[in-house]
Amino acid sequence: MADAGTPGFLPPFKHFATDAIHCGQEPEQWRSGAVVPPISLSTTFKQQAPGEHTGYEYIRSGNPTRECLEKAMAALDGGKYCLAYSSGSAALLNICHLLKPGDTVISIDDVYGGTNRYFQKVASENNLKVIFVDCTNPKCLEAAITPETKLVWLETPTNPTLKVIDIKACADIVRRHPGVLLAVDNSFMSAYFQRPLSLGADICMSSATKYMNGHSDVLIGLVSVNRDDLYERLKFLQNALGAVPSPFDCFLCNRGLKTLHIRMKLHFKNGLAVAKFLECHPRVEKVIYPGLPSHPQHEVIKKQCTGCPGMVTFYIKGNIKNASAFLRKLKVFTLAESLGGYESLAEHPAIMTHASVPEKEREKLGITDTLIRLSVGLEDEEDLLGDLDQALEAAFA
Ligand SMILES: Cc1ncc(COP(=O)(O)O)c(C=O)c1O
Ligand SMILES: N[C@@H](CCSC[C@H](N)C(=O)O)C(=O)O
Repeated sequence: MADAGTPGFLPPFKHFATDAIHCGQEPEQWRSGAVVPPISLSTTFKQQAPGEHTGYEYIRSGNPTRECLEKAMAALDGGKYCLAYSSGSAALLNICHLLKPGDTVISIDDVYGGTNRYFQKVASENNLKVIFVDCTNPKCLEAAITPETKLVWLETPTNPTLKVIDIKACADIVRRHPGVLLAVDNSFMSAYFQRPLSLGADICMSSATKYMNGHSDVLIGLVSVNRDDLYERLKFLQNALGAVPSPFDCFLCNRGLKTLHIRMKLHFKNGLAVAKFLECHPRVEKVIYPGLPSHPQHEVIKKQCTGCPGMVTFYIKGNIKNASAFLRKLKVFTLAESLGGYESLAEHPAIMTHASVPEKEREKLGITDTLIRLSVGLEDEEDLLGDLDQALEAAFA
């Protein structure tokens, strides 16, 4: 029977699990018939005559294990092509190399701290102009586009304040400006919950370090596209810039994809339970979770996503001391950066993941001393709620 999905949300993408398990993994491609794609470590490949080879020549240019991952991920993103990179940040770098000096990037204002750092401290110093816009109102995006704009960079939901952007509404605006690319960072959603390419994006980027791999043991980035010209240029850049993942990391990430659909359902269930619990807790000021009706863009997320991940952000009552005490008292949640793994993590964005965002901008975005971000994992719900409850009480003792 087909997966019924979550009432009110977009229905699940058809054949998702089958594609995750089989696309690009055909045993017939290996002489041995291996069901699990082998890890191909060879850095070089024998040629029959100079320039005459099997399609593989050198590990950076192409690698069989990497290709298995890229094919599976292209299918999951609903794309024609996927390219893998040594990190999500390397994927961003490659995408920005599609641009030329003098071009302008419009980025969503609340963007991952490392992306913000790259835009403000690296790209801007290398002749790209980057402006930050709150795209929750697509009209603000429309007003910001100029003839110099060549890339619109969205993240939805945003890291860490979980603003949700209407991808299709933004894509409709971008389409009216030929030559402008729309890229969406899909790291928080994963391909199981959101397919930016089908909503009109040109580029879907994931820090697969997060949900796509899902086991907090691989640093890797993935970029999916449909356009042949974009793929050709990105493929060239992938080789020329050289920030490719190791075959072992590709193997692990490819393995992680096989259980993505199961993991995401449980992340959603546990995330929602945590959000509802915190929303009623007397020590909590405010909860931000796009899966809750109280979220300002709840209708957008239901319209464009098949579910909601385990990312929950909240403001604790009190001050930095209470926030810090809460984080120190947690036992099931681990105080650590990153997200999307099977284990629950908690962190303080202002001090940790978003320390690279200038203080004034952090304040404007609501990344304050009392903001806490949770990545709700796959542990038992009662243990997660119990842990949050005891730490919230202890934070005020
Ligand atoms: C939303 C988002 N995009 C991109 C990145 C960068 O990915 P990576 O750590 O794989 O370089 C991160 C975190 O690091 C992130 O949270
Ligand atoms: N200290 C790191 C920050 C890593 S943040 C990892 C992840 N994107 C998250 O949001 O948790 C740095 O300065 O790059």
